[in-house]
Amino acid sequence: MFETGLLRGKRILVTGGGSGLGAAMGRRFLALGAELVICGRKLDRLEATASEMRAQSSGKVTTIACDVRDGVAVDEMMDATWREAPLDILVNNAAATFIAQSEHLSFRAADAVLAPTLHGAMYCTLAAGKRWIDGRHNGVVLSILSTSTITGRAFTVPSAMAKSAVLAMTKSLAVEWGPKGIRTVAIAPGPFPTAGASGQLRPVGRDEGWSARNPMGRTGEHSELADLASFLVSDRAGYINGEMVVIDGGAHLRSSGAEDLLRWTDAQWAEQRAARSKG
Ligand SMILES: CCCCCCC/C=C/C(=O)SCCNC(=O)CCNC(=O)[C@H](O)C(C)(C)COP(=O)(O)OP(=O)(O)OC[C@H]1O[C@@H](n2cnc3c(N)ncnc32)[C@H](O)[C@@H]1OP(=O)(O)O
Ligand SMILES: NC(=O)C1=CN([C@@H]2O[C@H](COP(=O)(O)OP(=O)(O)OC[C@H]3O[C@@H](n4cnc5c(N)ncnc54)[C@H](OP(=O)(O)O)[C@@H]3O)[C@@H](O)[C@H]2O)C=CC1
Repeated sequence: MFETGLLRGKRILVTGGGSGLGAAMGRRFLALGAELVICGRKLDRLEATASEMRAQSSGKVTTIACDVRDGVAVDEMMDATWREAPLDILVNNAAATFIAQSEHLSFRAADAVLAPTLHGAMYCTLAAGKRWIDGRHNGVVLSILSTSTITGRAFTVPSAMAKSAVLAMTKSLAVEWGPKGIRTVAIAPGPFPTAGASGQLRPVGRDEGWSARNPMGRTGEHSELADLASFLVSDRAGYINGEMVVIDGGAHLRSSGAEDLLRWTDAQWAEQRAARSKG
């Protein structure tokens, strides 16, 4: 789809790049000539993903274990990265969510989602941004959000709040940091099957599949999201700033994606609480 070398010379950090959509974007960035850094909490998974990537591409892949909820760890990751060379692009992809009735959420449960999804994205953005500004280096921040930023979403309220806050960051920094050579952009994916999303959001018992409710009759292909991300972080999108692009087959125009859960019984919710996934 794109010219070979679209991302040649670009050094890109993808948070949560060891799995799911983060890994899909990473593979595409490498294929387009970028150098890749992926981070996450589980180093073994990062290493396994990096090995697969290295087998498929001659591009350089570095792994860093980092919990983005920890600002000190984020600063250390950025220092380690910058020691080699400045990043050009940050992709805020790491996040957490689960379905739950909000009245059953403990404060710790709310924080379990807000901390990686909101604070993690903010820490990474601030840490990269200050280094770009200090070094007079241009940069791009791409944040992976959700259509809940448009519709809201019942039963995943902390995630909807966190993603909306990161959209506010994207728009605000577009104005504040645009003059300093930093673009901030976002993608709102609809349903893209991944182990993480399936584990947290689609337990057995939801009555309709994501495909059935989608105007296109299907879920998204990882390559479709990776293509959009590649364009948005590339210099070809150099005049796109502060925008969020939706990629969901039109699903949010029909439903927020949570309405089937309004019909769940107390017994189904109790079962869901008991069977929660550890992601
Ligand atoms: C429908 C149309 C489109 C869909 C769009 C969807 C938009 C967003 C999608 C995604 O983000 S998909 C990616 C999902 N991937 C992940 O979540 C991976 C990362 N996940 C994790 O890190 C963990 O699974 C977690 C979510 C942080 C939970 O980890 P863990 O269980 O280890 O947390 P604890 O520290 O043990 O617990 C903290 C606190 O949270 C409560 N809790 C955890 N899970 C649930 C749950 N499923 N339901 C209710 N409460 C939960 C847990 O009980 C703890 O609270 P306390 O009991 O101590 O009060
Ligand atoms: N799949 C979908 O349908 C949709 C996904 N999205 C968004 O897309 C992005 C990717 O989701 P998806 O690929 O499905 O999910 P995954 O669960 O596969 O990916 C989440 C990644 O984030 C990492 N992560 C989680 N917590 C932390 C943390 N505290 N510090 C560092 N890394 C962390 C995980 O690695 P580790 O466990 O090793 O830390 C994992 O690699 C997320 O932002 C999600 O909200 C949005 C809408 C729909």
